[in-house]
Order: sequence, then C-alpha cells, then structure tokens
Amino acid sequence: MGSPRMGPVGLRLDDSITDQKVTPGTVRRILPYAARYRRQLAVLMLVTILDSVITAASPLILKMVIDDGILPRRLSVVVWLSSAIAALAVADALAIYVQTRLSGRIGEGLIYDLRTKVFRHVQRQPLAFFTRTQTGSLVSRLNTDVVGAQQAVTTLLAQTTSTVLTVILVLASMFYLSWQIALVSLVMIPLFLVPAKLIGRRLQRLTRQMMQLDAEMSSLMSERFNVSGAMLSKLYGRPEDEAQAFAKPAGRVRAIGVISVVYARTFGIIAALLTALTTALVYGLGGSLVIGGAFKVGTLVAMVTLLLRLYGPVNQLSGVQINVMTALISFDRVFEVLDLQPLITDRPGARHLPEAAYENGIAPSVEFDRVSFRYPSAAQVSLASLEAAPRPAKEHTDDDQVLHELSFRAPAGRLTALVGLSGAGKTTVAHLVSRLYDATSGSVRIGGHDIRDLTLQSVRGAVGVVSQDAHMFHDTIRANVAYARSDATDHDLVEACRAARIWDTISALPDGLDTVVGERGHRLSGGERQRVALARLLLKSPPVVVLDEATAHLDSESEAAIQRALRTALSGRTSLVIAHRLSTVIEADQILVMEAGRVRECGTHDELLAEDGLYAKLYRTQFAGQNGAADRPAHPARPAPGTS
Ligand SMILES: Nc1ncnc2c1ncn2[C@@H]1O[C@H](COP(=O)(O)OP(=O)(O)OP(=O)(O)O)[C@@H](O)[C@H]1O
Repeated sequence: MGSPRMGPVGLRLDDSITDQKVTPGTVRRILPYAARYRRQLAVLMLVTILDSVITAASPLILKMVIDDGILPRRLSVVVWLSSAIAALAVADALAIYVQTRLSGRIGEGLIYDLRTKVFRHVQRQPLAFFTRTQTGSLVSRLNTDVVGAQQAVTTLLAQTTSTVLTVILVLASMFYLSWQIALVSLVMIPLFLVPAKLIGRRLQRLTRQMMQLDAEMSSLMSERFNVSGAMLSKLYGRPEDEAQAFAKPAGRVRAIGVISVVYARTFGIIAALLTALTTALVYGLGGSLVIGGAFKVGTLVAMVTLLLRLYGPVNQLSGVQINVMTALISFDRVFEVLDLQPLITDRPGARHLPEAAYENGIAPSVEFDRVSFRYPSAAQVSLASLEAAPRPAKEHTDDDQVLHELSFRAPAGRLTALVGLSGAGKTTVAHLVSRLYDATSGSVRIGGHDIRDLTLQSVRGAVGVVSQDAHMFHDTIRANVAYARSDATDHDLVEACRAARIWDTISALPDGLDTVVGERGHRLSGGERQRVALARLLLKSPPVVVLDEATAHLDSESEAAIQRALRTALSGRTSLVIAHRLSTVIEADQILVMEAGRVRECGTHDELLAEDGLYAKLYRTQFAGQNGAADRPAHPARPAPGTS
C-alpha cells in the first residue's frame, strides 16, 4: 500500500488512491436518502417485478404455441397464444417505460438532494477549509461524485432487483421445462462470473483513479483559468509548462480510457463466445432429447429463448457489482465531505447580539481579552484528498502561534488603527473579530458579549469587513453592491455609491450600475474596486467596521476619494482599521502598534511619537525612505507606518 507501481500501458497506479475501500456502513447511510422516494421506489419495484415475470413467462407461451398449436395444427390456439405474447410484449414495453421514468426521477431527485446538501455544508466550513482546499477537487465532488452516488440507489435497487429476479424466474422456467438442459445452463454460469469478477475489479480500480485524475485536471483548470492565475502564468512565460503539467493527468486519463475499453470489450467478447457455445450445447443436447422423444420441439425453442434471457442478466449481474461498488465509492467521497464538521458554528443556546445598542446611536465596543491564536491544522479543517500537496507529518510547533495573549479594547464608536510590520498579525485580528476563525484561548467580545456565545448570523450582521483584496463576483456592479442587502432599492444603491465616492465613476460608464465587473472585479481599477467594496459595506451599514486598507499604490486623487469615503463609512461606527495610510493613523482615536502577535504600544499619534518607541521608529524609517524628511510633520497623502 502507498507505493506507486506500474500498471498496464506503463500507467503509474497509485495504490493509496485506488485501493481505497468503501467505508463500512455506507449502504446504511444511503437508506435515508432513498427513503424519501419510497413511494416511487415501491412502484419502481412493482414494474421491475412485472418486467422480470414477463421475461421469464413469455417463452413458456412460445412453447405452447409450437407444441399445442403449430404441431397439432390448431389455428385458434396459435392465434390466441400469439395475441397473448403480443399483449405481454406491450405490457413489458409499458413497464420498461414506467421503470425508466421513475428511475430517472428518483435519480435526478437524489442528485438534487445531495448537491444542495453538499453545497450548503461546504458553505458552512470555516475560511481555513477554503485556504487548504483545491477548488477544482471540491467542484468535482459536487459534480462527478454526486452523480456517481445517485447511481448507488437506482442501480442498487432497480437494476439489482431486476437482474436477480429475472435470473431466478428464468432458471425456474428452465427447470420446469427440462431439468437436464437447465442444469447444463446453470453449470455454465460460473464461467461467466469469473472473468466478470476479475475484469470488474480492475475496472473499478481504474474508475477510482479516473475520478481522482478528473479532480486533478479540474483543479488545474480552475487555478489557471482565472484572471490572476492566467496573468501569473503569462508574466512568467509559463504557458508551455502549464500545458505540459495538464497533459500529464490528461495522458493518464487517456491510458486508463484505453485500458477500460479493452477490458470492457474483452469481457464482452468472452461473454458472447460463452453464450454462443452454450447455445450450441443446448441445441445439441436438446435436439437429441427431442429426437429421443423426451420433449417436443417447442420446449427446445423455449429453452433456447430462456437461455438467451438468462445470460443477459447474468452478465449484468457482474456489471451491477462494479456499478454498485463505483457508486458506493462516490457516496463515500460525498459522505467524506458531509462528515467534515464545521469548526465554527453556533453554540447551543447562542444569542443574537442585541441590536438595541446600535439603534440607540451607540455602536458596540470590540475587546480582545488575552487572545492567543494559531491557525488550525489541516486535520482539523480539511480533507487530505481535497488538498494539492501531501500534508507534512508534523503540523504544529510552538512557533506557529500567531497571537500571544493579545489584549486591547476598541472603544465604541471610535477609530482604532492597527499598525505594525508585515506578519505581525494584523489581518489575523481582523479575522477573529468577524469570527472567520475562533481564538485558541482568551475571548473576543463585541458589546461585552463573547462572540462565541452569539449567533454567527448576528456577528456577521454586526461586523462589516473590507479586505485589502476586495472581492467581486463576476456580475454587475449593482449585483455586487446589493450583495450586502438584496432588498436594496436603486435609490439605496446610488446613495451608498455616492457615500463611497464611486458614483461619479459608475454613472459615467455606458452601462452604469449594470456594468459587469469581470472575473473577481478585474475590470475595475484597484481604487475603484475598493470604493465599490466600501459602497457594499455602507449598504450593509454595520455598527462595527473592520478595514484592511488597500496598500498605498493609489494615486493621490483616488487616495483622497477613498479618504473622504472612509470618513463617511467610519463615522459613528466602532472601527478597526489596519492602517497603511498616514491620514487614517493621525486621525485615529487610538493606535495599536503590533509586533509578533503582541501589542507593543498603544496611544494616539502624538503620544506614540512622544514615546519615541517602535511607532516613532517605524514612522521615521518610512519617511526617511520616502523623502528623507523624518522630522517634518506628516502629510495626509503619504503612506503610513506599517505599510506591508
Ligand atoms: N491561513 C493561514 N494559515 C496559517 N498561517 C497563516 C495564515 N494566514 C496568516 N498566517 C500567518 O500568520 C502570521 C500573521 O499573519 P497576518 O496576515 O495576520 O499578518 P499581517 O500583520 O496582517 O501582515 P501584512 O501586513 O503583511 O498583511 C504570519 O506569520 C502568517 O504567515
């Protein structure tokens, strides 16, 4: 286990993937999904039974047509019995039609149930899950595996019942007609099953590998075919390397495809040969029995017809095993995702953050009380099979701790700026306030309430975040801004855009609010994207605002526009601003200077300068770097200390 080995056509088979067993209890877990469709399933079973009975019974009537009608020359019997065969054929066609419709409906219903459930579940996963997971693999679970999983139910219940029942009834009919021929046919069955089993097992392993490779290709495509990925690849002149990287799994899929087809055809050839040989044997044996007077020719014709109806389901039966196994693996892979418990959920009895505080005009304060934090390990938040690289054996060291007993208070309705060197833990603080992560120890409080005692919905409702890389969906500006409040009117949207100082830009666009921003908003400039994100925040109008300011790459006009927008956005709210702009820092009611996960200094701009500590040093270094005027008073348009 675990060591790669060479398979047919030089294919590298990774045993750790292909030898994965279906988890015990998977079938039991599928039942509740099927139970939802019990009425339709019951009808499906009935028509399936009807189909099997007709398959086994009609050759018996055929025997009567020949032996009791044609041979004794009784026309009325021939007419009546032929009509009965025709009627049965029509009934069978109807049964198969109903069967197809029902299994389609049940199958599609299950796909819907599973897809929506997995989507909902994945959305509940913490941010850490998404930082670990390869999107393509996840999408593949939602597409390929969910479809594979529904086959477990339809195949297990309908196809298996149909084939097993048909085999039993056909054999019973055969024994009823001639036990000698029935016995010969029965003896031949294992000859069909042995190759089916051997080939089936190989096909199953290949299918599993194919799924993994499909996921690998989806991941590669989703990473490379977005604006940032495509740009990186172009700028570093890597398109050819990327194409080769893609060709690798694609080549393995090709090799697996060839092997699968060869295996499946070989099995078909063996089955057809065995059927032909057995038919010849039955004609030989049956013919001599007819000549010997054991039975009439009608019985022989019925026996051959039954024989052909026997081996079809027998072949299918071996296929059913492969299909069921493959489908079970898919279910298993879907359950694997569903079993992943979201790390951050509502505690039992979680309360809503009382909104009254803000309605009275007072935004709640934000407090960190001896908060220590380390990012969760992969085992806690994600699945190894959804990650790109193998996990390291050792995940945590003491050095992983990002925040160390951090305590501070961001007073209600005031602006607190966070500055510090890159990697000091500023963004991590922002993540903890919005409960994207939970503190490892200590507590984060909003309005005096530990946020773990509050419902996630009320925390997310109370805290508005604009991150440095403000994300936009590939949709219109209208849809992106209204994401904050779907019931917002056009008037609300325009007001929010005006307040964010972006309305003039939007209204000058030919399509205005209906302009599509492009993948991740790449058709807007950095500054415009930030202001659209601010408009979205203003529309939400949360009492607590966390802002990871965009780096100082903006021109002074955009900078001034954002600054004015910020002033509106932050007024009356409790704001925590990771400051990259000096103007924000100077205006802040309190500046927290962070270093290596701790607050080193705290005070106003003037106080900290007077203290002549880390802040003063950062400040001087930055301005010496900018224009050698460390001792000059600051100009609002210049970058702030802590710019990373
Ligand atoms: N998802 C994550 N998983 C593990 N470690 C992380 C993760 N995100 C950040 N870190 C680590 O946490 C530390 C603090 O990161 P953080 O982003 O909070 O710093 P920062 O002060 O905001 O830096 P910058 O100003 O450069 O954005 C860094 O050492 C970083 O490597």
